[in-house]
Amino acid sequence: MTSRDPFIIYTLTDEAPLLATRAFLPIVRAFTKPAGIEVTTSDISLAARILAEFPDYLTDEQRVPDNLGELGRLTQLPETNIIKLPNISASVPQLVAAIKELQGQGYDIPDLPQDAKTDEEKDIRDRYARCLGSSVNPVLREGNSDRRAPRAVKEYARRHPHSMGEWSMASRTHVAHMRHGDFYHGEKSMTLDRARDVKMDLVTGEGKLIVLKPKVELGEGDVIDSMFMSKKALLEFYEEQMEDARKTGVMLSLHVKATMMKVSHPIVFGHAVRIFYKDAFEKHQELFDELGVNVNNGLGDLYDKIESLPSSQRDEIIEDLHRCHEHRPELAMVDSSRGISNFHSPSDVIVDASMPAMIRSGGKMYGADGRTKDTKAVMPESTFARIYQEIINFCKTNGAFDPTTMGTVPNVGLMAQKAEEYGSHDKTFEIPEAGDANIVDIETGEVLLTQHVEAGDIWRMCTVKDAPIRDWVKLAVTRARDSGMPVLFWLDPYRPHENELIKKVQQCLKEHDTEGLDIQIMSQVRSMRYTLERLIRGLDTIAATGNILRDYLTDLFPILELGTSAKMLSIVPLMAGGGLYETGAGGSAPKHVKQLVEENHLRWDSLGEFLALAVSLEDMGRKSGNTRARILAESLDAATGKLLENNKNPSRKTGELDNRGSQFYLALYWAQELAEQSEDSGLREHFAALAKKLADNEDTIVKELAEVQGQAVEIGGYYAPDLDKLDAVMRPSKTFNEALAAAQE
Ligand SMILES: NC(=O)C1=CN([C@@H]2O[C@H](COP(=O)(O)OP(=O)(O)OC[C@H]3O[C@@H](n4cnc5c(N)ncnc54)[C@H](OP(=O)(O)O)[C@@H]3O)[C@@H](O)[C@H]2O)C=CC1
Ligand SMILES: O=C(O)CCC(=O)C(=O)O
Ligand SMILES: [Mg+2]
Repeated sequence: MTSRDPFIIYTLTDEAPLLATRAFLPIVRAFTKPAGIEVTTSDISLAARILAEFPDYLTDEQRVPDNLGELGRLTQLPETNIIKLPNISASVPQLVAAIKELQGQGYDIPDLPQDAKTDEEKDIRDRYARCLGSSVNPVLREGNSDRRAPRAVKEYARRHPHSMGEWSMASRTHVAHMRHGDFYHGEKSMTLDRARDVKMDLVTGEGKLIVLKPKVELGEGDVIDSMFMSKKALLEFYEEQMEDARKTGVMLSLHVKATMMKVSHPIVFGHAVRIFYKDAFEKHQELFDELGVNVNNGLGDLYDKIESLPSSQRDEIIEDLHRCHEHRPELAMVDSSRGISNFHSPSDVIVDASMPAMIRSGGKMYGADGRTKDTKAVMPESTFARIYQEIINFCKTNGAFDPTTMGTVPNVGLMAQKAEEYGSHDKTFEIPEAGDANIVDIETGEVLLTQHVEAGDIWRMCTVKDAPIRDWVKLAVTRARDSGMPVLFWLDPYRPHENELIKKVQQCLKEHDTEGLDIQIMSQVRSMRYTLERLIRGLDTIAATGNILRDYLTDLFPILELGTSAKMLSIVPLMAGGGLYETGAGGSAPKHVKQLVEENHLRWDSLGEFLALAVSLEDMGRKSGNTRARILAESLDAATGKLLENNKNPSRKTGELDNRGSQFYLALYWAQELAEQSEDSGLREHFAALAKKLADNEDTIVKELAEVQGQAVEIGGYYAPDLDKLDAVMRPSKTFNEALAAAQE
């Protein structure tokens, strides 16, 4: 590998990011080729990951390699440079839809087994489980997270503020979380004195031993946690909150992260649906069991399964479901025009994006009548829910934040090597029988942590290794030094896990030069308050957080500051020395694909991708000594600044400049910057020609890009689109395409 030219691996993912990348890659290559930098691609879309699991079901031509596995291996090499676009973290309904689409395209892959019984079915189920939920990021994120709004982006937001809803002191919006019986309350944690192999087992009330996880290898200094969510406490909590919302006449919404917390949160979600529709479930339980209804996959699953029933029976069930609404509160809607509620699919409302969107719009969500309303935001797990109540209180008192004056909150997040909840999926269990849940040293038989659990409780073990914690503290110190901003570690001494982290952070800080730096540790609620007090005064504060708060805060603050987390710079300095450059912090925006297919307008903003590419090139320049990579990085940064200054971002409205037009302007400005630099005459001459061609043809190209809009287009699939069709749609300007092709000759 060392003998070849430096190269960047560009991921191909799903939905809007994939569409945008198909247009952007030819631009990237036109710029990197003259600098001797190769750009390769790696398809890690949900469809490709599914196909990679089933080579034995496919023909030779249909087989695809295990790209994700290969990328995972590459993260361990110091020269690795990956650009990672957001990908679908699939819920079961999304997985089923992707399987169906692939089968329709002639791939003979099996259905997802409903209730796997035979060995073959279990094997199929396990293969699909590897494609489910957040299964890409934990593999690639072999480093901690550094997310921030670059200065140019922040200045743009100050000059062109996005809309913010009004907050009233009379707002009834609030967060409801459990006060006992959740993961937070019974948590136990310890730091390992030495390397140990442990197992997770359950000793039932009758003395039966059930081994749930035969082996977890742990190293010296690793932190482990044991925690459980009581089913009984959860059901009581839901009942209470639903009743409270009904009595007090406030709308109810549920916020979980069933995609990232792919084992525990679908269960938590399913209980909410069953409690809300309790009467209907009691009446039809037997039939639902027969049909294999599983509302952990949303109410949509129930509607799908009853489809096959005779219409009279189906109508009776639907009527019974509707009747439940009479003594339940109004539900927040995902799509009020189509009657799709918060309970329809567990991947529709994802807490990291849904809570900030609600806070940005003055604490309101949509009701069934299409009007926005205050809401009781139910977020069962209290561990992190309290930070949202704190910001809601702050907004009620101080009004909405003002993007033109507010400061910024960058994040340094602990996530490397499957830190904390990221690595808990294979260590999370729905308890079959009451008993003691133990984490046991395999060699000595010593019970390290133990908890009493009941049937239906969700028990999980999280781990975080010592090396990532050290790397995280180092990153926080480096960022404090580079930015001059204070750093706040959001750690709660009352939470056993975080108390263990506090000890480590304090120890690690002693190993760094922190002279003149402002570094503090505060509980999450206090951290939020402290940060907000500064934010409103235009002051900046770095949040150093664990994995879940990394996820939550890197949507929350960017959405308030910039309108979207898509405009964030998101870097993962890999612990082995390489770099993973992500784009923004937000998702893959399914709505954007719909608009493209219906109206041929893509409102997705690729700004995060432009920013990621610049740091990827900068890093390559630094590590490989390739001056041209550095020049490309600097000119790309300048071009991105100009793009913002000239307001050439995609518009939401069909007919106006969209993603493709914005990319054209980036190419024009980038070529102009290169044509103006004096460091490398070869690059200057090369790009002067492209800059001239693009500038001379600006009107024609913009016209060609606008002309195609307004009509439906066909891309041959949602999860596995036809790439030729996609390229044709995403690259409609003949003049632009020719100019890029000529630049590579
Ligand atoms: N790193 C990763 O791989 C991540 C993947 N995901 C996955 O993405 C999917 C959806 O997630 P979620 O974030 O909740 O929802 P969305 O992707 O729908 O994002 C929420 C809203 O943010 C706005 N937005 C996000 N990105 C952009 C962009 N680049 N340009 C313009 N606007 C943008 C859009 O607002 P508007 O509609 O107003 O235009 C969008 O509707 C899920 O499958 C989830 O698993 C989520 C987070 C990270
Ligand atoms: O891994 C995922 O599912 C989503 C991650 C995410 O939302 C983020 O990193 O911000
Ligand atoms: Mg997120």
